[in-house]
Amino acid sequence: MSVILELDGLQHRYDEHAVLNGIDLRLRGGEFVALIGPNGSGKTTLLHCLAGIQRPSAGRVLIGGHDIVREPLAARRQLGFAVDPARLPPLLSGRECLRLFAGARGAGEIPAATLALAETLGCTAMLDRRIGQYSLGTRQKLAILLGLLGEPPLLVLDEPLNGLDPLSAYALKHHLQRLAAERGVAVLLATHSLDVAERFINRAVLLMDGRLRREWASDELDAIRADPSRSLEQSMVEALADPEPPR
Ligand SMILES: Nc1ncnc2c1ncn2[C@@H]1O[C@H](COP(=O)(O)OP(=O)(O)OP(=O)(O)O)[C@@H](O)[C@H]1O
Repeated sequence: MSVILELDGLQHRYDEHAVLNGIDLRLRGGEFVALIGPNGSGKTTLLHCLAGIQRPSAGRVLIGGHDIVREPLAARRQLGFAVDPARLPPLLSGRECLRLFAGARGAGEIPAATLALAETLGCTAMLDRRIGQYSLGTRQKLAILLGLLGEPPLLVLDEPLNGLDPLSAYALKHHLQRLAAERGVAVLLATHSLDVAERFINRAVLLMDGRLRREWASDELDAIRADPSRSLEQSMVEALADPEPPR
């Protein structure tokens, strides 16, 4: 599968505070990758640089070969990004919001796959209510539906399981896994849920002190899964205590 996301020497600072100090990362179609790291390590900042919400201080982000800063429209066409649920417009209904996004993606109607996912996540009945009336979990579900709408080749999700009930979380994990395995979609997921990372993904990268300090490739994850005495959680704790040199 071809490379859909390329980060080269990505740096970001907030005034004097350097958060990302040179991130190199490539994602190919079909990969399901977890971005893990301690609180404040810069996961959200990295995803925001990737989505063009924050402008990198240095380095570049290419999505489908398009630079997110120089060619934002072409790059965003390849990207599905689940926005912060707190930023959804409270006066619109979920269905109105989905229609707007569908229009922006060049679809006349809300795609059937989106409505089917809404059904799977148990939020169809809420779609005609105003977003301002939604619970946290329902907002999160709408943000996910918007991010996945139109099945772009790269999906980027920041803690998408936050606030989801166990049934919905289970359905979403399997849905993402299927999109990667069967449809060749690349998924980058920032998460603290290491059990999810361990069971569903095929690569994990650890962000720490502004660098990607450790990577678990799919064969290492397979070995962890096969050995009941090992876990990604334990492996991450070890990596945090004694990180490998930055990649
Ligand atoms: N808008 C901002 N202005 C200044 N500093 C910021 C801003 N947003 C984030 N930071 C700082 O950048 C650092 C990285 O934050 P970020 O939210 O990217 O981390 P994170 O890994 O996503 O954290 P968490 O796991 O807690 O969600 C933190 O020190 C944070 O305080």
